[in-house]
Amino acid sequence: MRKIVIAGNWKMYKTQAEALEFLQGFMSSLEETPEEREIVLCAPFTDLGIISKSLHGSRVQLGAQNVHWEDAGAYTGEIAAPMLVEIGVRYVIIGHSERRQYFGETDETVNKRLLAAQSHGLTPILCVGESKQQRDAGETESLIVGQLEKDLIGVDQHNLVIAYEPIWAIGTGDTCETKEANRVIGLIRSQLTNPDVPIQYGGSVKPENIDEIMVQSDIDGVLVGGASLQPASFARIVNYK
Ligand SMILES: O=C(CO)COP(=O)(O)O
Repeated sequence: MRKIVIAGNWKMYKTQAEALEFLQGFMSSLEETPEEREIVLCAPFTDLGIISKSLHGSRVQLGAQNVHWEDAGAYTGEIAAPMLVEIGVRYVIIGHSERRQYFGETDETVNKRLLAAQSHGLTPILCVGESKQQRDAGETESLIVGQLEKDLIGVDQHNLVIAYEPIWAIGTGDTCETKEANRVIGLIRSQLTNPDVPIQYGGSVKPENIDEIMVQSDIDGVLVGGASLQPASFARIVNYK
């Protein structure tokens, strides 16, 4: 049985006060959530300490949104894996398309971050996915196979989550058709040496489409942006039917 992982990616939203307010509204909604679903909140770095204290002893896992590949050093503005581990972080998003598009992330740096995260016991959530242009040019498959090939060099597939996030579906309300998402995720699985790696779908996941997404045979969870910011909508998503 593959693990189900439902993760919220808060991106650059929520001060500490807003994060605590979210938790107040969200935690009670988990009473109904089946135990086998792993719930992860990937918060901005500045929120992680306070959320970690607040989540202590709860079933919700804490995630970060990036990590540097060195354990320490002269890298102004970066955060190292031991710093995350110390405050109770368990997951880390790596290679999100927003990092690749706006911050010069490459497959080579993604690979270095994956290896560093794993060497400290963090579980990476590796994001892959094509742009609208690449999809229209029929390059979806080759792009994704290429990303996986380069990103996963030397990576332990027994401590890994992958998220398929088509860039054109992120924050646009334009969800990838669920059967198509399932097809691409099947393709991703066919490239792996461990078929049990949980593979999520991400891109305009909402309370309105979560049930339809989660019935797909190859989709093992979701990575949720906008709809993870409100307790009620994220609660509906983690409690999908
Ligand atoms: O980028 C995403 C999650 O990492 C998806 O964002 P949205 O759910 O806002 O489309």
